[in-house]
Amino acid sequence: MPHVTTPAPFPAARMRRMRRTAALRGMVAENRLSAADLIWPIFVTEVAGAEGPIPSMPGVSRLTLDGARRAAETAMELGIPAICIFPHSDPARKTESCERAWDPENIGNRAIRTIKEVAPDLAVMTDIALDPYNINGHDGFVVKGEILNDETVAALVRMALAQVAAGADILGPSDMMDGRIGALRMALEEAGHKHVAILSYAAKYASGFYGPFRDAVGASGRLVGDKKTYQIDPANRDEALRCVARDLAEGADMVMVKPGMPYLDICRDVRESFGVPTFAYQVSGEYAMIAGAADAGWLDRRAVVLESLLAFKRAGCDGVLSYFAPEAAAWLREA
Ligand SMILES: NCC(=O)CCC(=O)O
Repeated sequence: MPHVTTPAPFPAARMRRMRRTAALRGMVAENRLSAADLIWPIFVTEVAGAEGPIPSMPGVSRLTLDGARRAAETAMELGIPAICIFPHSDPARKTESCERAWDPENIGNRAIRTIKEVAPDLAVMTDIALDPYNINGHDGFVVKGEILNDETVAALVRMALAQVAAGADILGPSDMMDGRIGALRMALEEAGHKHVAILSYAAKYASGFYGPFRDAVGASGRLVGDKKTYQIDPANRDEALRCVARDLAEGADMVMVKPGMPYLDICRDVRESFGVPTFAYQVSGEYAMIAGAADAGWLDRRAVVLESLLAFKRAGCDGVLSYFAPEAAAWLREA
């Protein structure tokens, strides 16, 4: 609980005194947002002609490798410390056995190498889940309608080692299989990759807010069923904290709450229960709500974007993955 002192009675206390000017407000601001708080998720495609705007995420585009290179340069210029790569892979090459997930030449791994060439100091984060390469759109192997846990974990380890070989700094397991953090950590140690960080998608909910992301990576029409057998039920709070505790015990360096805005209570809980580096993911549906309302003239884009990102800091997060990252960083530089 924050320490709150009871104010003196009126008129000794007038809360408005310290709100009177920008200078006074700045002096008592409890939280600040900076470019250093942001992680920028980007979509990189290997499909000729698939680059360009994503209709359900107005303002966000799928990038070619060249576009990824330019994004890395932009991130460096703006002081954004990390980029997170999401692959849009060739639909004709998706399979049940997902073997492209650990192919050193898959589009995700090529993007890591491309970014590291131009921006070696930029932290590159990856996504670990089979969905970009899985014909049925699931994060794990599907056999007779069931998502296999342990077999998937073994495949995720192979996927991760290929990402590390390509130059990844931070691994982002988003798959929600049980036991994956421990398996990844052991495999990294055994392979001599002692310094690779894991930012676990520990509290990842089965959310409707991921819709536009699935359009962006070309998974919308493919997903058979839903992800409720492995992602957390939005009704649950204690379960999310158990997942965070478990992932930390297995070797995660940082943890994530996802989605972000509807789950700020969980961000606060994680911060207060564990005091570890805590991130939130302001997901595609959150982006779409704000961008769509701003495009319609119903919200002031700049005000609402910056307010929404600051709210994550107030909730206790160390940082935020947000598609608004470059735009917000540019505004913060002007401010
Ligand atoms: N594993 C990555 C996601 O599921 C992203 C969700 C989103 O932005 O909607």
